[in-house]
Amino acid sequence: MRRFVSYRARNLISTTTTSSLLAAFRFLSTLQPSSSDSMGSDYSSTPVTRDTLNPKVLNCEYAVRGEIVTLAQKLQEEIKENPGSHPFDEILYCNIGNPQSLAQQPITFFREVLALCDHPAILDKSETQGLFSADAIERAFQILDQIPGRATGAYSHSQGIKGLRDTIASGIEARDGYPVDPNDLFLTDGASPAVHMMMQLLIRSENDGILCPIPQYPLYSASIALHGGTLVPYYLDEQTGWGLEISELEQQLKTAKSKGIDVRALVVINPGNPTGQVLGEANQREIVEFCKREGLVLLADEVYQENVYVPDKKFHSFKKVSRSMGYGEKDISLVSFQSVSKGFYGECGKRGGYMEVTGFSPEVREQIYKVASVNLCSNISGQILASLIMSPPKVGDESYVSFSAEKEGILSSLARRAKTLEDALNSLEGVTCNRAEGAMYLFPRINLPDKAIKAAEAAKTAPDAFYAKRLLNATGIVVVPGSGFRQVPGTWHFRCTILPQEEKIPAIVSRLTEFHEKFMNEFRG
Ligand SMILES: Cc1ncc(COP(=O)(O)O)c(C=O)c1O
Repeated sequence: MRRFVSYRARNLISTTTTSSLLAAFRFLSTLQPSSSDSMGSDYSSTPVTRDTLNPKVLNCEYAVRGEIVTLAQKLQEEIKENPGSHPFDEILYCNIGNPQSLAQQPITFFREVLALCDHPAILDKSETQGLFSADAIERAFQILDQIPGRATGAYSHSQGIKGLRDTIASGIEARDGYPVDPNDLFLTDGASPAVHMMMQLLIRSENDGILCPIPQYPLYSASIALHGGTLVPYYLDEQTGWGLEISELEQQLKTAKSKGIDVRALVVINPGNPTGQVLGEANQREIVEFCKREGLVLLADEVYQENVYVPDKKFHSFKKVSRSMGYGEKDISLVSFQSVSKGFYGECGKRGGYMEVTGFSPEVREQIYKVASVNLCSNISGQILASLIMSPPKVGDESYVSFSAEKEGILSSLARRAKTLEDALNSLEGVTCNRAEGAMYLFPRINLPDKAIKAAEAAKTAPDAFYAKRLLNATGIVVVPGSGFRQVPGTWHFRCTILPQEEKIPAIVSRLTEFHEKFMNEFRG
Protein backbone atom coordinates (compact mmCIF):
# COMPACT_ATOMS: atom_id res chain seq x y z
CA MET A 1 0.00 0.00 0.00
CA ARG A 2 2.76 2.49 1.05
CA ARG A 3 4.39 1.85 -2.30
CA PHE A 4 1.48 3.66 -4.03
CA VAL A 5 1.59 6.85 -1.99
CA SER A 6 2.54 9.58 -4.48
CA TYR A 7 5.78 11.55 -4.22
CA ARG A 8 3.79 14.73 -3.43
CA ALA A 9 1.78 12.99 -0.74
CA ARG A 10 4.88 11.48 0.75
CA ASN A 11 6.49 14.91 0.84
CA LEU A 12 3.44 16.26 2.59
CA ILE A 13 3.52 13.46 5.11
CA SER A 14 7.18 13.98 5.81
CA THR A 15 6.75 17.78 6.12
CA THR A 16 3.81 17.29 8.43
CA THR A 17 5.75 14.77 10.47
CA THR A 18 8.73 17.09 10.66
CA SER A 19 6.66 20.08 11.72
CA SER A 20 4.73 18.08 14.32
CA LEU A 21 8.01 16.74 15.65
CA LEU A 22 9.39 20.25 15.80
CA ALA A 23 6.28 21.49 17.57
CA ALA A 24 6.51 18.61 20.06
CA PHE A 25 10.20 19.34 20.58
CA ARG A 26 9.47 23.02 21.20
CA PHE A 27 6.69 22.11 23.65
CA LEU A 28 8.96 19.70 25.50
CA SER A 29 11.72 22.31 25.63
CA THR A 30 9.37 24.63 27.48
CA LEU A 31 8.81 21.90 30.09
CA GLN A 32 12.42 20.85 30.46
CA PRO A 33 14.71 22.91 32.67
CA SER A 34 17.59 24.55 30.80
CA SER A 35 21.11 23.24 31.35
CA SER A 36 21.84 26.02 33.83
CA ASP A 37 18.75 25.09 35.78
CA SER A 38 19.40 23.25 39.03
CA MET A 39 16.42 20.88 38.62
CA GLY A 40 17.39 17.60 37.02
CA SER A 41 19.99 19.07 34.69
CA ASP A 42 22.78 19.90 37.07
CA TYR A 43 25.56 18.02 35.34
CA SER A 44 28.26 18.87 37.91
CA SER A 45 28.35 15.28 39.18
CA THR A 46 28.67 13.72 35.70
CA PRO A 47 32.12 12.33 34.88
CA VAL A 48 32.84 14.80 32.09
CA THR A 49 32.54 18.57 32.35
CA ARG A 50 33.73 21.26 29.97
CA ASP A 51 36.73 21.77 32.23
CA THR A 52 37.80 18.14 32.04
CA LEU A 53 37.42 17.86 28.26
CA ASN A 54 40.45 17.44 26.07
CA PRO A 55 41.78 21.04 25.78
CA LYS A 56 42.64 20.35 22.13
CA VAL A 57 38.91 20.01 21.46
CA LEU A 58 38.17 23.26 23.27
CA ASN A 59 40.87 25.03 21.24
CA CYS A 60 39.39 23.95 17.95
CA GLU A 61 37.11 26.36 16.04
CA TYR A 62 35.09 25.87 12.86
CA ALA A 63 33.37 29.09 11.79
CA VAL A 64 31.71 27.77 8.64
CA ARG A 65 29.02 26.25 10.84
CA GLY A 66 29.37 28.75 13.69
CA GLU A 67 27.26 31.32 15.50
CA ILE A 68 25.90 33.12 12.40
CA VAL A 69 24.59 29.84 10.97
CA THR A 70 22.91 28.97 14.27
CA LEU A 71 21.22 32.39 14.21
CA ALA A 72 20.15 31.79 10.59
CA GLN A 73 18.52 28.50 11.54
CA LYS A 74 16.67 30.23 14.36
CA LEU A 75 15.42 32.96 12.00
CA GLN A 76 14.32 30.30 9.52
CA GLU A 77 12.24 28.65 12.21
CA GLU A 78 10.72 32.00 13.17
CA ILE A 79 9.76 32.78 9.56
CA LYS A 80 8.16 29.36 9.21
CA GLU A 81 6.23 29.69 12.44
CA ASN A 82 5.33 33.30 12.01
CA PRO A 83 5.48 34.44 8.37
CA GLY A 84 6.08 38.17 8.08
CA SER A 85 7.98 38.34 11.38
CA HIS A 86 11.16 39.46 9.59
CA PRO A 87 11.81 41.87 6.73
CA PHE A 88 12.54 38.89 4.41
CA ASP A 89 10.69 35.69 3.62
CA GLU A 90 13.57 33.28 3.22
CA ILE A 91 17.11 32.72 4.42
CA LEU A 92 19.66 32.91 1.63
CA TYR A 93 22.50 30.60 2.55
CA CYS A 94 25.76 31.95 1.11
CA ASN A 95 27.89 30.47 3.87
CA ILE A 96 28.88 26.99 2.82
CA GLY A 97 30.09 25.21 -0.30
CA ASN A 98 27.23 22.73 -0.38
CA PRO A 99 25.80 23.02 -3.94
CA GLN A 100 23.00 20.44 -3.80
CA SER A 101 21.54 22.01 -0.66
CA LEU A 102 20.90 25.03 -2.90
CA ALA A 103 19.07 23.04 -5.58
CA GLN A 104 22.01 22.11 -7.83
CA GLN A 105 20.99 18.88 -9.52
CA PRO A 106 23.26 15.84 -9.35
CA ILE A 107 24.93 14.64 -12.55
CA THR A 108 22.60 12.04 -14.08
CA PHE A 109 25.27 9.55 -15.19
CA PHE A 110 26.85 9.44 -11.74
CA ARG A 111 23.54 8.83 -10.02
CA GLU A 112 22.47 6.18 -12.53
CA VAL A 113 25.63 4.21 -11.89
CA LEU A 114 25.28 4.61 -8.11
CA ALA A 115 21.64 3.51 -8.15
CA LEU A 116 22.42 0.43 -10.24
CA CYS A 117 25.37 -0.54 -8.04
CA ASP A 118 23.26 -0.15 -4.92
CA HIS A 119 20.42 -2.26 -6.31
CA PRO A 120 22.01 -4.73 -8.73
CA ALA A 121 18.83 -6.80 -8.87
CA ILE A 122 17.42 -4.31 -11.39
CA LEU A 123 20.36 -4.72 -13.76
CA ASP A 124 18.74 -7.79 -15.26
CA LYS A 125 15.23 -6.35 -15.56
CA SER A 126 14.07 -5.46 -19.07
CA GLU A 127 12.69 -2.05 -17.97
CA THR A 128 16.16 -0.99 -16.86
CA GLN A 129 17.31 -0.61 -20.48
CA GLY A 130 14.63 2.04 -21.00
CA LEU A 131 15.28 3.88 -17.75
CA PHE A 132 19.09 3.97 -17.61
CA SER A 133 21.66 4.81 -20.26
CA ALA A 134 23.59 1.90 -21.77
CA ASP A 135 26.97 3.20 -20.58
CA ALA A 136 25.67 3.61 -17.00
CA ILE A 137 24.48 -0.02 -17.06
CA GLU A 138 27.81 -1.16 -18.47
CA ARG A 139 29.76 0.88 -15.92
CA ALA A 140 27.68 -0.53 -13.06
CA PHE A 141 28.45 -4.08 -14.23
CA GLN A 142 32.16 -3.24 -14.45
CA ILE A 143 32.21 -1.69 -10.98
CA LEU A 144 30.25 -4.52 -9.37
CA ASP A 145 32.71 -6.98 -10.89
CA GLN A 146 35.49 -5.11 -9.09
CA ILE A 147 33.79 -5.20 -5.70
CA PRO A 148 34.44 -8.33 -3.66
CA GLY A 149 31.06 -10.02 -3.22
CA ARG A 150 29.54 -7.52 -5.74
CA ALA A 151 28.07 -5.82 -2.64
CA THR A 152 28.14 -2.11 -1.82
CA GLY A 153 27.20 -3.08 1.71
CA ALA A 154 30.48 -4.89 2.38
CA TYR A 155 33.67 -3.45 3.86
CA SER A 156 36.41 -3.00 1.31
CA HIS A 157 40.22 -2.87 1.38
CA SER A 158 41.21 -0.04 3.73
CA GLN A 159 42.75 1.98 0.91
CA GLY A 160 39.61 1.52 -1.19
CA ILE A 161 38.50 -1.06 -3.77
CA LYS A 162 41.48 -1.92 -5.95
CA GLY A 163 39.55 -1.75 -9.27
CA LEU A 164 38.26 1.72 -8.39
CA ARG A 165 41.77 2.84 -7.47
CA ASP A 166 42.95 1.56 -10.87
CA THR A 167 40.28 3.70 -12.54
CA ILE A 168 41.21 6.76 -10.49
CA ALA A 169 44.90 6.18 -11.25
CA SER A 170 44.11 6.16 -15.00
CA GLY A 171 42.06 9.36 -14.55
CA ILE A 172 44.95 11.14 -12.84
CA GLU A 173 47.35 9.88 -15.53
CA ALA A 174 45.04 11.25 -18.23
CA ARG A 175 44.86 14.59 -16.37
CA ASP A 176 48.61 14.96 -15.72
CA GLY A 177 50.41 12.84 -18.27
CA TYR A 178 52.50 11.05 -15.63
CA PRO A 179 52.16 7.52 -14.27
CA VAL A 180 50.19 6.83 -11.09
CA ASP A 181 50.50 3.81 -8.83
CA PRO A 182 47.04 2.73 -7.59
CA ASN A 183 48.76 1.77 -4.33
CA ASP A 184 49.51 5.48 -3.76
CA LEU A 185 45.78 6.16 -3.54
CA PHE A 186 43.81 6.16 -0.29
CA LEU A 187 40.06 6.49 -0.81
CA THR A 188 38.44 8.50 1.98
CA ASP A 189 35.04 9.81 3.14
CA GLY A 190 35.69 13.21 1.51
CA ALA A 191 38.92 15.19 1.75
CA SER A 192 38.42 16.11 5.42
CA PRO A 193 39.34 12.70 6.92
CA ALA A 194 42.36 12.55 4.61
CA VAL A 195 43.57 15.92 5.90
CA HIS A 196 43.01 14.80 9.51
CA MET A 197 44.92 11.59 8.77
CA MET A 198 47.95 13.50 7.46
CA MET A 199 47.88 15.88 10.44
CA GLN A 200 47.72 12.91 12.80
CA LEU A 201 50.72 11.35 11.09
CA LEU A 202 52.81 14.53 11.03
CA ILE A 203 52.06 16.27 14.32
CA ARG A 204 53.88 14.84 17.33
CA SER A 205 53.55 17.80 19.71
CA GLU A 206 52.98 21.55 19.79
CA ASN A 207 56.57 21.93 18.61
CA ASP A 208 55.55 20.61 15.21
CA GLY A 209 54.33 23.30 12.85
CA ILE A 210 52.30 23.28 9.66
CA LEU A 211 52.60 26.24 7.28
CA CYS A 212 49.07 27.29 6.36
CA PRO A 213 47.75 30.05 4.14
CA ILE A 214 45.95 32.92 5.80
CA PRO A 215 43.11 33.29 5.02
CA GLN A 216 42.59 29.52 5.16
CA TYR A 217 39.78 27.00 5.06
CA PRO A 218 39.24 26.32 8.80
CA LEU A 219 39.52 22.54 8.40
CA TYR A 220 43.26 23.18 8.61
CA SER A 221 43.34 25.33 11.75
CA ALA A 222 40.79 22.99 13.36
CA SER A 223 42.70 19.83 12.47
CA ILE A 224 46.05 21.26 13.61
CA ALA A 225 44.42 22.31 16.90
CA LEU A 226 42.79 18.89 17.38
CA HIS A 227 46.11 17.15 16.85
CA GLY A 228 47.95 19.56 19.15
CA GLY A 229 50.28 21.13 16.60
CA THR A 230 51.15 24.72 15.78
CA LEU A 231 49.71 26.57 12.81
CA VAL A 232 52.49 28.58 11.18
CA PRO A 233 50.72 31.24 9.15
CA TYR A 234 51.80 32.60 5.79
CA TYR A 235 49.78 35.50 4.47
CA LEU A 236 48.39 35.56 0.97
CA ASP A 237 48.79 38.98 -0.65
CA GLU A 238 45.38 40.52 -1.22
CA GLN A 239 46.88 43.35 -3.34
CA THR A 240 48.12 40.89 -5.95
CA GLY A 241 44.91 38.82 -6.11
CA TRP A 242 45.79 36.69 -3.07
CA GLY A 243 49.29 35.98 -4.39
CA LEU A 244 51.50 33.39 -2.69
CA GLU A 245 54.96 34.91 -2.25
CA ILE A 246 57.95 32.64 -1.61
CA SER A 247 59.63 35.46 0.38
CA GLU A 248 56.66 35.34 2.79
CA LEU A 249 57.01 31.55 3.15
CA GLU A 250 60.73 31.95 3.85
CA GLN A 251 60.16 34.70 6.38
CA GLN A 252 57.48 32.77 8.28
CA LEU A 253 59.52 29.58 8.24
CA LYS A 254 62.50 31.44 9.67
CA THR A 255 60.38 33.03 12.40
CA ALA A 256 58.86 29.66 13.32
CA LYS A 257 62.28 27.98 13.46
CA SER A 258 63.60 30.78 15.68
CA LYS A 259 60.81 29.89 18.13
CA GLY A 260 61.90 26.25 18.15
CA ILE A 261 59.09 25.04 15.90
CA ASP A 262 59.89 22.08 13.66
CA VAL A 263 57.93 22.94 10.52
CA ARG A 264 56.90 19.71 8.82
CA ALA A 265 54.57 20.57 5.98
CA LEU A 266 53.20 23.30 3.77
CA VAL A 267 49.47 23.44 3.00
CA VAL A 268 48.50 24.97 -0.34
CA ILE A 269 44.83 25.27 -1.31
CA ASN A 270 44.55 25.60 -5.08
CA PRO A 271 42.08 26.91 -6.26
CA GLY A 272 41.83 28.78 -2.99
CA ASN A 273 39.18 28.70 -0.30
CA PRO A 274 38.07 31.28 0.83
CA THR A 275 40.15 33.41 -1.53
CA GLY A 276 39.25 31.93 -4.95
CA GLN A 277 42.64 32.46 -6.61
CA VAL A 278 44.17 29.95 -9.05
CA LEU A 279 47.95 29.57 -8.84
CA GLY A 280 50.08 30.07 -11.93
CA GLU A 281 52.38 27.23 -12.96
CA ALA A 282 55.58 29.25 -12.45
CA ASN A 283 54.50 30.04 -8.88
CA GLN A 284 53.75 26.34 -8.30
CA ARG A 285 57.28 25.44 -9.43
CA GLU A 286 58.69 27.89 -6.88
CA ILE A 287 56.52 26.27 -4.19
CA VAL A 288 57.75 22.78 -5.10
CA GLU A 289 61.34 24.05 -5.06
CA PHE A 290 60.77 25.65 -1.64
CA CYS A 291 59.37 22.39 -0.17
CA LYS A 292 62.25 20.40 -1.59
CA ARG A 293 64.84 22.87 -0.34
CA GLU A 294 63.33 23.06 3.14
CA GLY A 295 62.44 19.38 3.47
CA LEU A 296 58.69 19.99 3.83
CA VAL A 297 55.82 17.72 2.90
CA LEU A 298 53.61 19.50 0.36
CA LEU A 299 49.95 19.05 1.29
CA ALA A 300 48.13 20.09 -1.89
CA ASP A 301 44.41 20.65 -1.41
CA GLU A 302 43.13 20.34 -4.96
CA VAL A 303 39.45 19.76 -4.28
CA TYR A 304 38.40 22.69 -6.50
CA GLN A 305 40.39 21.46 -9.53
CA GLU A 306 37.31 21.51 -11.78
CA ASN A 307 36.21 24.96 -10.58
CA VAL A 308 38.14 27.46 -12.71
CA TYR A 309 36.10 30.27 -14.25
CA VAL A 310 38.51 32.62 -16.02
CA PRO A 311 40.11 31.93 -19.42
CA ASP A 312 43.54 33.22 -18.35
CA LYS A 313 43.91 30.64 -15.55
CA LYS A 314 44.18 26.86 -15.65
CA PHE A 315 44.45 24.24 -12.92
CA HIS A 316 47.75 22.35 -12.75
CA SER A 317 48.16 19.63 -10.18
CA PHE A 318 51.26 19.80 -7.98
CA LYS A 319 52.01 16.22 -8.97
CA LYS A 320 52.22 17.21 -12.63
CA VAL A 321 54.22 20.36 -11.86
CA SER A 322 56.74 18.50 -9.71
CA ARG A 323 57.14 15.67 -12.25
CA SER A 324 57.55 18.23 -15.06
CA MET A 325 60.47 19.69 -13.08
CA GLY A 326 62.13 16.29 -13.20
CA TYR A 327 61.39 15.45 -9.56
CA GLY A 328 60.47 11.82 -9.06
CA GLU A 329 59.04 9.73 -6.26
CA LYS A 330 62.10 10.13 -4.02
CA ASP A 331 62.63 13.85 -4.55
CA ILE A 332 59.52 15.36 -3.05
CA SER A 333 56.91 14.22 -0.51
CA LEU A 334 53.56 15.25 -1.86
CA VAL A 335 49.98 14.53 -0.85
CA SER A 336 47.19 15.63 -3.19
CA PHE A 337 43.61 15.77 -1.86
CA GLN A 338 40.59 15.40 -4.12
CA SER A 339 36.89 15.20 -3.24
CA VAL A 340 33.50 14.41 -4.79
CA SER A 341 32.06 17.35 -2.82
CA LYS A 342 33.13 20.17 -5.12
CA GLY A 343 33.70 20.58 -8.88
CA PHE A 344 30.50 20.55 -10.97
CA TYR A 345 29.26 17.42 -9.20
CA GLY A 346 28.92 18.85 -5.64
CA GLU A 347 28.19 15.46 -4.05
CA CYS A 348 29.09 16.66 -0.52
CA GLY A 349 26.72 14.34 1.28
CA LYS A 350 28.05 11.22 -0.43
CA ARG A 351 31.39 11.67 1.34
CA GLY A 352 33.88 10.52 -1.24
CA GLY A 353 37.43 11.52 -2.06
CA TYR A 354 40.98 10.32 -2.16
CA MET A 355 44.52 11.34 -1.40
CA GLU A 356 47.44 10.49 -3.65
CA VAL A 357 50.46 9.97 -1.44
CA THR A 358 53.88 10.06 -3.12
CA GLY A 359 57.45 10.37 -1.89
CA PHE A 360 57.18 8.45 1.39
CA SER A 361 59.27 5.41 2.36
CA PRO A 362 57.67 1.94 2.55
CA GLU A 363 57.92 2.08 6.37
CA VAL A 364 55.99 5.35 6.47
CA ARG A 365 53.47 4.04 3.93
CA GLU A 366 52.88 1.05 6.14
CA GLN A 367 51.98 3.38 9.02
CA ILE A 368 49.64 5.42 6.81
CA TYR A 369 47.96 2.17 5.80
CA LYS A 370 47.69 1.14 9.45
CA VAL A 371 45.97 4.42 10.37
CA ALA A 372 43.59 4.04 7.39
CA SER A 373 42.78 0.50 8.44
CA VAL A 374 41.72 1.61 11.93
CA ASN A 375 38.67 3.10 10.20
CA LEU A 376 38.21 -0.15 8.23
CA CYS A 377 37.30 1.58 4.96
CA SER A 378 35.59 4.61 3.50
CA ASN A 379 31.97 4.27 2.37
CA ILE A 380 31.49 2.40 -0.89
CA SER A 381 29.14 4.89 -2.63
CA GLY A 382 31.75 7.59 -2.01
CA GLN A 383 34.43 5.31 -3.44
CA ILE A 384 32.34 4.64 -6.56
CA LEU A 385 31.70 8.36 -7.03
CA ALA A 386 35.40 9.14 -6.65
CA SER A 387 36.08 6.71 -9.50
CA LEU A 388 33.29 8.28 -11.60
CA ILE A 389 34.47 11.89 -11.24
CA MET A 390 37.95 10.81 -12.38
CA SER A 391 36.54 8.74 -15.22
CA PRO A 392 33.39 10.40 -16.58
CA PRO A 393 31.68 9.42 -19.88
CA LYS A 394 33.85 9.79 -22.98
CA VAL A 395 33.09 10.89 -26.54
CA GLY A 396 30.98 8.18 -28.15
CA ASP A 397 29.43 6.95 -24.88
CA GLU A 398 25.63 7.22 -24.82
CA SER A 399 25.68 9.63 -21.88
CA TYR A 400 28.47 11.82 -23.20
CA VAL A 401 26.35 14.57 -24.76
CA SER A 402 23.94 14.96 -21.83
CA PHE A 403 26.79 14.64 -19.32
CA SER A 404 28.76 17.40 -21.07
CA ALA A 405 25.68 19.62 -21.23
CA GLU A 406 25.03 19.18 -17.49
CA LYS A 407 28.67 19.86 -16.64
CA GLU A 408 28.95 22.90 -18.89
CA GLY A 409 25.57 24.24 -17.66
CA ILE A 410 26.69 24.15 -14.02
CA LEU A 411 30.20 25.53 -14.56
CA SER A 412 29.13 28.36 -16.87
CA SER A 413 26.36 29.37 -14.48
CA LEU A 414 28.85 29.39 -11.57
CA ALA A 415 31.15 31.64 -13.62
CA ARG A 416 28.28 34.08 -14.33
CA ARG A 417 27.22 34.09 -10.68
CA ALA A 418 30.81 34.73 -9.55
CA LYS A 419 31.16 37.70 -11.91
CA THR A 420 27.79 39.25 -11.01
CA LEU A 421 28.50 39.02 -7.29
CA GLU A 422 32.07 40.26 -7.69
CA ASP A 423 30.89 43.33 -9.65
CA ALA A 424 28.14 44.01 -7.13
CA LEU A 425 30.55 43.79 -4.20
CA ASN A 426 33.07 46.07 -5.89
CA SER A 427 30.37 48.69 -6.40
CA LEU A 428 29.75 48.99 -2.63
CA GLU A 429 31.28 51.86 -0.68
CA GLY A 430 34.50 50.78 1.09
CA VAL A 431 34.42 47.23 -0.34
CA THR A 432 37.07 45.69 -2.59
CA CYS A 433 36.80 42.18 -3.94
CA ASN A 434 39.35 40.13 -5.86
CA ARG A 435 38.21 37.94 -8.76
CA ALA A 436 36.83 34.50 -8.01
CA GLU A 437 39.14 32.80 -10.51
CA GLY A 438 38.12 29.45 -9.13
CA ALA A 439 36.56 27.53 -6.21
CA MET A 440 33.12 28.65 -4.97
CA TYR A 441 33.64 31.84 -3.00
CA LEU A 442 34.22 35.57 -2.96
CA PHE A 443 36.14 37.07 -0.08
CA PRO A 444 35.55 40.83 -0.15
CA ARG A 445 37.37 43.22 2.12
CA ILE A 446 35.21 45.71 3.98
CA ASN A 447 36.71 48.93 5.26
CA LEU A 448 34.44 49.40 8.22
CA PRO A 449 33.94 52.88 9.70
CA ASP A 450 35.52 53.42 13.15
CA LYS A 451 32.09 53.82 14.66
CA ALA A 452 31.11 50.32 13.46
CA ILE A 453 34.33 48.87 14.88
CA LYS A 454 33.62 50.54 18.24
CA ALA A 455 30.03 49.25 18.19
CA ALA A 456 31.37 45.75 17.53
CA GLU A 457 33.83 46.07 20.41
CA ALA A 458 30.98 47.18 22.67
CA ALA A 459 29.01 44.12 21.54
CA LYS A 460 32.11 41.97 22.28
CA THR A 461 32.24 40.67 18.74
CA ALA A 462 34.68 40.88 15.84
CA PRO A 463 33.78 43.77 13.52
CA ASP A 464 33.21 41.48 10.52
CA ALA A 465 31.02 39.18 12.62
CA PHE A 466 29.09 42.30 13.71
CA TYR A 467 28.58 43.21 10.04
CA ALA A 468 27.58 39.65 9.11
CA LYS A 469 25.07 39.45 11.94
CA ARG A 470 23.52 42.79 11.00
CA LEU A 471 23.39 41.64 7.37
CA LEU A 472 21.62 38.43 8.36
CA ASN A 473 19.10 40.14 10.62
CA ALA A 474 18.28 42.75 7.98
CA THR A 475 18.25 40.64 4.81
CA GLY A 476 18.32 36.92 5.61
CA ILE A 477 21.67 36.59 3.76
CA VAL A 478 24.12 34.27 5.53
CA VAL A 479 27.84 34.88 5.03
CA VAL A 480 30.82 33.81 7.13
CA PRO A 481 32.87 36.53 8.86
CA GLY A 482 36.48 36.73 7.65
CA SER A 483 37.72 36.28 11.20
CA GLY A 484 36.66 32.60 10.91
CA PHE A 485 39.33 32.11 8.23
CA ARG A 486 41.91 34.39 9.88
CA GLN A 487 43.12 37.49 8.07
CA VAL A 488 45.74 40.25 8.27
CA PRO A 489 45.07 41.83 11.68
CA GLY A 490 43.02 45.00 11.37
CA THR A 491 41.45 43.97 8.04
CA TRP A 492 37.87 42.74 7.81
CA HIS A 493 36.28 40.45 5.27
CA PHE A 494 33.44 38.04 4.77
CA ARG A 495 33.10 34.91 2.66
CA CYS A 496 30.14 34.64 0.34
CA THR A 497 29.55 31.56 -1.81
CA ILE A 498 28.59 31.86 -5.47
CA LEU A 499 26.19 28.92 -5.08
CA PRO A 500 22.66 30.30 -4.64
CA GLN A 501 20.52 29.58 -7.71
CA GLU A 502 21.13 32.04 -10.53
CA GLU A 503 17.61 33.47 -10.33
CA LYS A 504 18.19 34.39 -6.67
CA ILE A 505 21.36 36.38 -7.37
CA PRO A 506 19.58 39.66 -8.30
CA ALA A 507 17.66 39.57 -4.99
CA ILE A 508 20.88 38.92 -3.08
CA VAL A 509 22.59 41.82 -4.84
CA SER A 510 19.77 44.27 -4.22
CA ARG A 511 19.26 43.26 -0.56
CA LEU A 512 23.00 43.41 0.10
CA THR A 513 23.37 46.80 -1.63
CA GLU A 514 20.47 48.31 0.27
CA PHE A 515 21.72 46.92 3.59
CA HIS A 516 25.29 48.11 2.99
CA GLU A 517 24.20 51.67 2.18
CA LYS A 518 22.12 51.83 5.35
CA PHE A 519 24.91 50.30 7.43
CA MET A 520 27.48 52.80 6.15
CA ASN A 521 25.06 55.71 6.66
CA GLU A 522 24.46 54.60 10.22
CA PHE A 523 28.14 54.29 11.13
CA ARG A 524 29.90 56.76 8.86
CA GLY A 525 31.87 59.38 10.93
C1 LIG B 1 39.58 23.62 0.53
C2 LIG B 1 38.74 22.50 1.05
N1 LIG B 1 39.34 21.36 1.39
C3 LIG B 1 38.65 20.33 1.87
C4 LIG B 1 37.28 20.42 2.05
C5 LIG B 1 36.57 19.24 2.63
O1 LIG B 1 35.62 18.74 1.80
P1 LIG B 1 35.07 17.24 1.91
O2 LIG B 1 35.48 16.67 3.21
O3 LIG B 1 33.60 17.38 1.76
O4 LIG B 1 35.70 16.53 0.77
C6 LIG B 1 36.62 21.60 1.72
C7 LIG B 1 35.17 21.75 1.96
O5 LIG B 1 34.58 22.79 1.78
C8 LIG B 1 37.37 22.67 1.21
O6 LIG B 1 36.80 23.82 0.88
